Amino acid sequence: MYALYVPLILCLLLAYLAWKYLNGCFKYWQKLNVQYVKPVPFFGNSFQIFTSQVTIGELLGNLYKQFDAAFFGMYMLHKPVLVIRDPELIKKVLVKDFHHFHDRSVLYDEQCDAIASNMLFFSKSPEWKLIRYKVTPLFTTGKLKNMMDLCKEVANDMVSYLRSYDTTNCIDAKELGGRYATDAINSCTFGIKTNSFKSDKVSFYPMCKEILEFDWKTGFSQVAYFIAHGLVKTFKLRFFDYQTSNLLRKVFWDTLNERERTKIVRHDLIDAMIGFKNSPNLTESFQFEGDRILSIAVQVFTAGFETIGSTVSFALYELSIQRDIQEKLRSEINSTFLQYGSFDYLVIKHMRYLHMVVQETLRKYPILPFLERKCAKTYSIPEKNLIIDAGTPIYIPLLGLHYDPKYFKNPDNFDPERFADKKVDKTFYLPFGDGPRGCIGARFSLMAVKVALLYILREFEVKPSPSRTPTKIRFSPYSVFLSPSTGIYLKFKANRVVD
Ligand code: HEM
Repeated sequence: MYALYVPLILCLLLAYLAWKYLNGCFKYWQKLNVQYVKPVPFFGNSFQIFTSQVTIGELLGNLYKQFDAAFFGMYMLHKPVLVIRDPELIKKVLVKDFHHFHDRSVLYDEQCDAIASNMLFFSKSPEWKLIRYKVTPLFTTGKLKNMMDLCKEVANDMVSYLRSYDTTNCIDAKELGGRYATDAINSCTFGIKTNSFKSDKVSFYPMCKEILEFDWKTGFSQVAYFIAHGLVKTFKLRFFDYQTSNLLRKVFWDTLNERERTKIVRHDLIDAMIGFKNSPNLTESFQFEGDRILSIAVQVFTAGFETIGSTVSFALYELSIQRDIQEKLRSEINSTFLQYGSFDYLVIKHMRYLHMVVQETLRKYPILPFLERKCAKTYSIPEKNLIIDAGTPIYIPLLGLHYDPKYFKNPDNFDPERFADKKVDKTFYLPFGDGPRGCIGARFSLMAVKVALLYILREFEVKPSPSRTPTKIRFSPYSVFLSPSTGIYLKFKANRVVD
């Protein structure tokens, strides 16, 4: 009898201690007198994320609606996290008091994944500053003008592909956008033609799709890099799996070695990588070599693949449903073409309605739906009676802000007119983030998305299919990006082209 009771009592005691310990972890916000979301044992407020019910971005967006205060607390597992809602406070964190918030809280750990850790997005100061300084010149206005010609070539391939398609069938706009993004990013930044609209046998796209599509396993690891650092370190989780890392290594080193061998200079990302390779160390402790160089290329490639492709597909989806908006945009495209005879960089820049459509697409679908920073040194906000401890992760819920009726009336409606005459307030409209750590590819992405849309809409009318187009887009729970969970099937009917 005694032998039976002892293990039982020990188990109960352990469970009680674990419960006591975990509840103790959840006292942080209460002690600071900050409103917070009621946590559950072990998971804090991240149960829905770990059970793949919602993405981090959606969870933060839902919680945003439950509060009215400038900020609130929550727990990712047992880690206290501060979520900020107030536009003025957001401005302080991202821009004005950047020196307190220069790093993201996402994990940097070369032992677990050297490629991911050294990507600009993950990198920490002081290396971040040096890498950013070197990568920024790749996206100057002069370079963007040349890149636009390359995007136009890819858009031409895309339109030929659509022309050759049986228009009674539907096409997956997500797939179309993915192919366009693959070719545009590879051509503009690495100088390689990846022919995604030609036969899949000669194209790079199926490989990219396979390696960058998220399943529960990669999704779990990637989410853990944001909110469960302990799990990543304990189980040595990789952000990119071995197969992906090896493939990326092969493609980029082959391209770089070939460029060094031929001595061709294109002033693109590959040239910048060669520069890194041959330049002295960035800092005494940080040598730029091996995977650290590769990370720069991988960052640009992975950032561009998902974001540009999805934005094109979300825009086509909304335009297919809102036919009057599609017509208005087509009429701007046709009249601009009649006036200028072609679409060059400055012409596109002045296409007001096209810009409004893309802005509205990124409001409804901010591809990276949350921003995050880490408080580097204790930060005091006396007027809000708050002291943020060093090390606290700070989250900014873009889905909450972009769907707040206080800032955007009838937020579920797709309405480009809301961007008609006023300058956009960047304190609550933040699809590319803001401040020194804002998106480095913003201008390039806007240009690439616009080129794709205008080439498609000039030649094709885009319609939903009653049986195949989703009535509401759902997002993959395995991705930190807003990525459609199913295909977005649309019909592309040839138009009469104005010439
Ligand atoms: C529609 C397309 C895109 C969207 C919506 C987007 C959005 C974002 C957002 C929200 C951030 C975080 C900003 C912050 O924390 O303040 C970011 C960071 C970043 N993006 Fe993009 N992005 C897009 C395309 C691209 C492209 C094409 C590239 C590469 C050429 C790129 C490269 C980066 C990099 C390197 C960072 C990290 C910057 C740093 O930490 O210094 N993005 N992006």
